[in-house]
Amino acid sequence: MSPPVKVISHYASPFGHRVEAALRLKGVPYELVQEDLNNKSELLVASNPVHKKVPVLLHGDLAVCESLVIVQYVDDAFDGPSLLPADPYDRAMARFWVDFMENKCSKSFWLAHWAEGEAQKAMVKEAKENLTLLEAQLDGKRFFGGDTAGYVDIAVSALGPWLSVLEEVTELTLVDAKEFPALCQWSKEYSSNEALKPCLPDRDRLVAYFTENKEMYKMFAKTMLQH
Ligand SMILES: N[C@@H](CCC(=O)N[C@@H](CS)C(=O)NCC(=O)O)C(=O)O
Repeated sequence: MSPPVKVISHYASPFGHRVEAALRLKGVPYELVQEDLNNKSELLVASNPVHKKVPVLLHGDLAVCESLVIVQYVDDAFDGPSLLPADPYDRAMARFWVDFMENKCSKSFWLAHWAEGEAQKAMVKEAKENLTLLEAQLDGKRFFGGDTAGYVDIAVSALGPWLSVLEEVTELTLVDAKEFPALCQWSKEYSSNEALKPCLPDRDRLVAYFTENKEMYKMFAKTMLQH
C-alpha cells in the first residue's frame, strides 16, 4: 500500500492549487492541511526549511517542496494518466512553456494588477504580449495538453480561477473574450473539468482574501518593481 499523501497549502494559493490539481488528475487521494501563513506551523517549517512556503507534499516520510517540482514528482511517483507528454520533444516543449509562465509571464500578469500609474501601463502591455503567446499555444485545442489537462494547464492554472478574481478586485480586465478567445474558452474548460472541480478555490473566499490584502499586494508590487 502506498504511504499516505498530505498537502500543506493555503486556500488562496495558486501554487497550492497546482499540487491538488496534479493529484486529482492522477486520481491520488490526499489529505489537505490548511496552513495559517501568519503563524506558520512547525510541520511547514520542518518540511520546507529552505523557503518555509506552501505548498509542501508529504508522501509518507518524504517531503517535496516547490509546486512545479511537486507536480513532476506526482507524475513520476503515482500511477494514473501521465501529466507530461510521452514524446521527448513534446515533453521539452511542455517544460519550455511552463518555464515561460513561471519566469516571464507570471510577473507581468501579477504586476499588471497590483502596480500603479505608468508602471502599471507598462506591465499591462507586457502581460498582454505574453498572454498572446500563450493564446497561440492553444491553437484550437481544449487544453494546452491537448484533449486533457496536463502539466502546462496545471502550471498556468492561475489564469483560470485566480485571474477573474484579480480582475474583479483590481477592476482591471486583462483577458477579455474578444482579444483572448482561446484563453477564455480554456478557463471555462479548466473550471468545468470534473476531476478538478473539487479542488477549485471558493470564489467568494478568494475575492474576500484579495480585497482584504489589497494594500499588502500593492506594496509587494512596488518592491518588485524596484528590483
Ligand atoms: N515558487 C513557490 C512559491 C510558493 C509561494 O510563494 N507560496 C506562498 C503562498 S502563495 C507562501 O507560502 N508564502 C508565505 C511566505 O512567503 O512567507 C512554489 O511554486 O511553490
